[in-house]
Amino acid sequence: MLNKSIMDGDNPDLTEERMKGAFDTDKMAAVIYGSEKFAIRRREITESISRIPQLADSKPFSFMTREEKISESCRKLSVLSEHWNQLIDTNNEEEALHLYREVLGLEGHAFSLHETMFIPSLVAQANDEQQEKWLGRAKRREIIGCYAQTEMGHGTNLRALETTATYYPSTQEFILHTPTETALKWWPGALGKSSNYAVVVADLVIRDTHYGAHPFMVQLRDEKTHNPLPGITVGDIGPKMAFNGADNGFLGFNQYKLPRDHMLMRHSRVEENGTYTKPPHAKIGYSSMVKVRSRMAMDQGLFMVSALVIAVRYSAVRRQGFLDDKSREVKVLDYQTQQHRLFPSIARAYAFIFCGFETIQLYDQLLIDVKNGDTSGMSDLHALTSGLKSVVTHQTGEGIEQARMACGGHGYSMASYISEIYGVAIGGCTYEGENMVMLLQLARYLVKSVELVKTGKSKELGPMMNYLAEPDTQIDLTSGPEAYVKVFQHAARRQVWKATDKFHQLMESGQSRDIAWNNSAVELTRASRLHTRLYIMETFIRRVSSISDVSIKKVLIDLVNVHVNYEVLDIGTYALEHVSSTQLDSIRSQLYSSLDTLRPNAVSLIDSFQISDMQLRSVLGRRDGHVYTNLFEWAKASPLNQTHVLPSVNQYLKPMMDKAKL
Ligand SMILES: CCCCC/C=C\C/C=C\C/C=C\C=C\C(=O)SCCNC(=O)CCNC(=O)[C@H](O)C(C)(C)COP(=O)(O)OP(=O)(O)OC[C@H]1O[C@@H](n2cnc3c(N)ncnc32)[C@H](O)[C@@H]1OP(=O)(O)O
Ligand SMILES: Cc1cc2nc3c(=O)[nH]c(=O)nc-3n(C[C@H](O)[C@H](O)[C@H](O)COP(=O)(O)OP(=O)(O)OC[C@H]3O[C@@H](n4cnc5c(N)ncnc54)[C@H](O)[C@@H]3O)c2cc1C
Repeated sequence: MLNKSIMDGDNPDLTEERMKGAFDTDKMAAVIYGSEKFAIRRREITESISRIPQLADSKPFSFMTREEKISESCRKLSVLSEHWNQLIDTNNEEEALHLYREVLGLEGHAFSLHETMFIPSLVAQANDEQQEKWLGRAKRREIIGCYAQTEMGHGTNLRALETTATYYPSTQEFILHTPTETALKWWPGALGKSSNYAVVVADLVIRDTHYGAHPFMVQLRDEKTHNPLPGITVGDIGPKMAFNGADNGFLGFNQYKLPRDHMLMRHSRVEENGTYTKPPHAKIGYSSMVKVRSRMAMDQGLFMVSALVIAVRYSAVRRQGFLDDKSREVKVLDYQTQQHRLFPSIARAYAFIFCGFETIQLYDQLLIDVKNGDTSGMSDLHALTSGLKSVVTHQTGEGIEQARMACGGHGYSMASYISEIYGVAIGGCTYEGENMVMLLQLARYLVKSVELVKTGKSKELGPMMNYLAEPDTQIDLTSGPEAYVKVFQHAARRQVWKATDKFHQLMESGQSRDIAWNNSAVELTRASRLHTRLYIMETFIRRVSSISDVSIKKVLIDLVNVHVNYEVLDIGTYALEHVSSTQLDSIRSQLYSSLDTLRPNAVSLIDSFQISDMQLRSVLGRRDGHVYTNLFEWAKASPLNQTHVLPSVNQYLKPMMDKAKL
């Protein structure tokens, strides 16, 4: 059986799709998840979870209040604590993240930031003695931590953080203090009610000198009572657009004392007498953010996939309207418009995940290099992940919203669960650096690269930048996906140079560097987007070329074809400098035929991600395709339907109608 999802009793329309798939979905899962070993582990973990009934949702998540969601995830975490070691290798981050996704879904929970930022901050920023003291406790979950950096008044501009950590050599203590209301920490995930520790980022002050943002390990709550410690004000910031299973919080300090060795001192140090040693790279303290950004292509790809699993499966069971055969309505997946809505996003999701694997590995390597004293790769990875997080979050938001619309009316119902996926995923445009700001960080790097070329120092260009020094060449669009890479290179190169020239000209005309930068900013962000999309396309093609299995490679080449045609058309205004409108017409025709080619494999392509029904929480996206019966069952479970007459009817509507009758 090529598609392993086929089961007796499934909706025959979905079974028919799965029979059509031309490749083995387990083999594809191994490609998606980087190795056969991990793909198998994922399935084993999912299978083991399904044998623990207490890990199932106690009622549909969409009907829970915020308090119920938080309580439900804490209940499950306590069940999990009895099973950690038998379910996963606790040292394997990917296994842990898979377990969290399966059991807890995406709405957040008490450990939301513990694995993703708290532990990574200790790994990257704490010295050996500090790791000895806290890392084991954190990994054993004796303590729960979060990452408290953003303040009510400042998230982007870290240099303006107001929370101070002032060192006093006389007591060998720091005093943490929140001088104003805007200095309250605001937003950190799991801070409000769950965490009893936090890595707090504060402005280090020694003898009236401000050394800027540094990380500190801070105990917030008593380990026995969980009450906030004296000098600490902490709480929940209230409901959000989504992600309401998480208690994003606020935090204030009133002259809170902290021992000297609670500053994380792997890279910068404060001696007992107050002597400060600066880090080997000024931005090394920002590494926890780079760590998360390096994961975001993968995580956002998986958010988009969840929405696509729902939309593609539903589109294969939803029948509406007619094509040739007037005796039976067609699956809406057969409409070209539906395919055009969904398939380019499937391609992007695959591309994002392949990029994600690459950037996660780059971060892991950088961590080793930095530990060995080599910080030279930091700028490259910062630039790459800044652009990537911005592009993937934006395109993921677009893809999920299209998936919702592709489900028609039922997509708007929480039964589809797509609005929740959208709400969580779209947060990625903001967290870990607001997208425009991060595009401008990449733009700094691009401008510097052009300056290298202009001054004859092309040999010093960083990875992926050589194309900026190359001349435009004739493009033969019949020569395969590489020709489309060339189109992107031309368009990105032109835009990067154009934006840089504008910036330079404005400075030459007398504008200050900052004003000239601001007046070039829109062009600069465009340059960053094109450069990043080029990287995504190249990575996708490179990964697919490396695959040896013939049937897997064939369908992935079909997917690459959808991707390159769609992407070039999507940047048509930039591409027009290098591609004629007649050529664009021919790309359009190729896109339509590549949608057609992909159609029989659509369901298998999304099944290959092997996302369980438990994780998906979607009536429309059920693996068995039995949508309608379950939609009715789901609606019947609504709290409003637990009584025939609501109290509000008796209290307001009935008296109003009765009065009107008089
Ligand atoms: C975790 C996800 C898993 C699943 C997801 C599920 C649900 C998600 C739910 C919740 C989200 C979870 C967590 C969220 C956490 C957070 O949001 S934590 C807070 C994040 N905050 C930010 O990202 C702040 C953004 N701001 C900054 O990073 C900096 O302020 C900024 C880089 C914008 C500017 O810094 P500044 O110190 O002012 O530097 P300059 O602009 O002057 O630049 C000076 C040079 O330094 C280079 N540089 C900057 N950063 C770095 C770096 N990290 N590494 C290397 N180099 C860096 C910069 O490029 C400049 O170089 P040049 O001078 O041009 O050479
Ligand atoms: C779901 C979620 C979870 C979060 N989790 C955490 C967490 O765990 N820990 C934590 O510390 N923080 C967390 N945050 C906070 C988050 O990191 C910040 O909100 C984010 O970095 C953006 O900063 P800001 O809110 O100050 O936006 P602002 O900077 O105020 O952005 C407002 C507007 O100003 C623009 N802007 C700002 N500066 C510039 C500039 N220099 N150039 C051009 N335009 C600019 C932006 O582009 C944007 O359009 C979380 C946020 C969310 C939404």
